[in-house]
Amino acid sequence: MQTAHTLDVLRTNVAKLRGASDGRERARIGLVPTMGALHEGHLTLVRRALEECDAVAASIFVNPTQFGPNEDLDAYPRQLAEDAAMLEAEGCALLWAPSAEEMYPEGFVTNISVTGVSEGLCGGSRPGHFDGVATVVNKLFNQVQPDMAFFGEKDFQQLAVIRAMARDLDLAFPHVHSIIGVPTVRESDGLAMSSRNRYLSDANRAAAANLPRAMQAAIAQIEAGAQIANALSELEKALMDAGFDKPDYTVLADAASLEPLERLSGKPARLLVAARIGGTRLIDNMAVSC
Ligand SMILES: Nc1ncnc2c1ncn2[C@@H]1O[C@H](COP(=O)(O)OP(=O)(O)OP(=O)(O)O)[C@@H](O)[C@H]1O
Ligand SMILES: CC(C)(CO)[C@@H](O)C(=O)[O-]
Ligand code: BAL
Repeated sequence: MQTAHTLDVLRTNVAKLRGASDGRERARIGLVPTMGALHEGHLTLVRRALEECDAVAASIFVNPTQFGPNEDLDAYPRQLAEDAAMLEAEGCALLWAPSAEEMYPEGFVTNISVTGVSEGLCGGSRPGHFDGVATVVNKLFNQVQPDMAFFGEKDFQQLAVIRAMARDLDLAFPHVHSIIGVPTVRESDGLAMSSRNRYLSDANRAAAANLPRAMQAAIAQIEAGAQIANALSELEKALMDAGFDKPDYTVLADAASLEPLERLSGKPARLLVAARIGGTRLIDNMAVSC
């Protein structure tokens, strides 16, 4: 695996990768953007990319512009050597790990802001977050020029924002279908894997498994015809009983527009939750049958 820390080295390596695939004219490159501190969720994205493409490039960049002033930018785990070894073992061909100065040189003045799907949910509780995500992902797409890009459904709203951005800006590679959403990978007790799970104390880690459990209970109620408002307020209560703070949100939303729903509409729906336990903000989402 080649590692690039500068754009020049990245471009040279991308060009080499494109020319080098079993006599094919042009290798298909899959991009897996991450912030590092890799776990099985990330590695599942890499494996999926390897199935769909000839070569995989992963990026590791803890993007400062998507963190709010009181968020965990400084505390966010950084372990580049360990991550690189994991990616290499999976068969990743290229690691793009720029510095903040390489990504945002002096004089950087551009911002990409997606409206609609970025509003509410995490966009409501993390102002500016999705501008930071959309801008850096657009840069990553331009830098690597992948044929496909792979994102986790764990960050469901992020996936919707990136799809909207790619569609609206006519990015060179995608049809929206070139942005692949990969189902959430979970721990054995159901907790969605996340780099931030490592912030949890043992007691809070055990209690955190109540998040997916309580969501499943709410979904069972909703699918059985319960009032959505009642099911959501029971979900909130179950989380607070388990030691979570009052959740940032518990929302049943249309799975495409992310507009909140007061009743099932026959279209795909999603239950989305963000809640803190012991200062760690966890998010999760699950499909609801309509
Ligand atoms: N459990 C998971 N299952 C599938 N994809 C995941 C999972 N966790 C993260 N991803 C995906 O990996 C990519 C990189 O995410 P990121 O590096 O932020 O990891 P993370 O574990 O979500 O970290 P954080 O705790 O900061 O949210 C994103 O597309 C994200 O949706
Ligand atoms: C997509 C992303 C790599 C952009 O910084 C980040 O938001 C993440 O890891 O999900
Ligand atoms: N996994 C999404 C990146 C973030 O929380 O900033």
